[in-house]
Amino acid sequence: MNYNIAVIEGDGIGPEVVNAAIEVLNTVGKKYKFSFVFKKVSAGGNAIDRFGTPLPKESVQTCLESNSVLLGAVGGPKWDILPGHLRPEKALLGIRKELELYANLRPARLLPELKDACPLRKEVADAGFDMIVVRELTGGMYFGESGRRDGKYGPEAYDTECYSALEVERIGVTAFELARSRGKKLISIDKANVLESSRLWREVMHRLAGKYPDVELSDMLVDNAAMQLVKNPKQFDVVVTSNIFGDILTDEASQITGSIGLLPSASLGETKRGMYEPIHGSAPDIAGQDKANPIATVLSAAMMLRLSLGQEDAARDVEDAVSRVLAKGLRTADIAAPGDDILPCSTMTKAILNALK
Ligand SMILES: NC(=O)C1=CN([C@@H]2O[C@H](COP(=O)(O)OP(=O)(O)OC[C@H]3O[C@@H](n4cnc5c(N)ncnc54)[C@H](O)[C@@H]3O)[C@@H](O)[C@H]2O)C=CC1
Ligand SMILES: CC(C)CC(=O)C(=O)O
Ligand SMILES: [Mg+2]
Repeated sequence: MNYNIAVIEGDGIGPEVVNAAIEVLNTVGKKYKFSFVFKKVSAGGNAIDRFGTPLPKESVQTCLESNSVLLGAVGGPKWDILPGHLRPEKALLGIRKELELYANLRPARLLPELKDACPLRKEVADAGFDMIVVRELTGGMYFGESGRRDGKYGPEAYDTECYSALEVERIGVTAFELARSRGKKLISIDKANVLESSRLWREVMHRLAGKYPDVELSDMLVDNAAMQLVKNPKQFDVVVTSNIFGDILTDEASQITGSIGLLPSASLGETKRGMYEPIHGSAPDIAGQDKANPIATVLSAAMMLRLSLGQEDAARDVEDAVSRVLAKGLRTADIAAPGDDILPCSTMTKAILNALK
């Protein structure tokens, strides 16, 4: 079996962490007798520099022709002065939309090996948690009408949150199905006490609940959810929420697992093709210094093996290799405790490769 993977290294630490994931995929492929052809395509800040546009058409085409897409991260201060439609982040939003990847799965689990890296109270960390956020990815505020205009008090700017019942329903089905396969508990997070779009969200989720009598659905307002996440993360199993709320809450969820450098994600639509990327950004503050934690991207590659390529054994092997490396006490800077030796990204990657063989 040979898989075609489109690779968007992106900007900042993107190339460093993607390189780690490619090495891991090649190694696990050899072990399980499949192989990869990686086709690098340009998107984000580097595409602006080279082609004058964040998302060249050819890049989208290569992604559409691939079995899946592996992405690092895009963006950085160099491009922050550009107008919204020319920013690197538009590439990410554009590719998600073009590939119709409306469901973003972001698992956040406190690995037993990393209890000490969890900033929460000891008894909360000891209790552990294992949740998965199902974030709507192609609608809501990031895709709503926006602009600038003259207002009553001079120039003003606006962004709008809009969801169709259909968009809510399809992400709801993803979440209910996932909840059915796990602990049969689904928490839908919204701001229905204020936002009309959240009230529609809630109506649709409750209508769907009728079709999933075995799944217990409850609602939670997003401000409370942000607080509950650090008070008692164990209460969450499957969570479903909008694009913007999911974006923000998963950065919070990542830090209670130890670091944003640990959390992977899968973006899926109706086909097997997915896009796999760490939840973090391009980390300009550590870019090019071999300091990044590659684990989020390596675990994203494991999600690709499982969800798009059907290679469950290989996926589990990669996840186990990461756990073994962490159990040995190997740490990049973001998860190191005072006094720990700090490994560069490349050394952490080698350790994972060795653990895989
Ligand atoms: N998926 C994507 O392409 C995303 C892109 N961005 C873009 O990235 C740029 C930087 O955004 P920030 O808000 O600084 O978020 P960020 O996630 O890039 O960084 C936040 C903090 O986490 C640290 N960090 C992130 N990933 C890490 C890793 N693998 N290992 C160790 N430490 C890590 C960074 O060093 C920084 O201190 C912006 O241009 C933003 O738009 C932000 C989020 C997602
Ligand atoms: C451009 C942003 C929407 C990227 C981001 O922060 C994310 O998807 O987590
Ligand atoms: Mg984000």
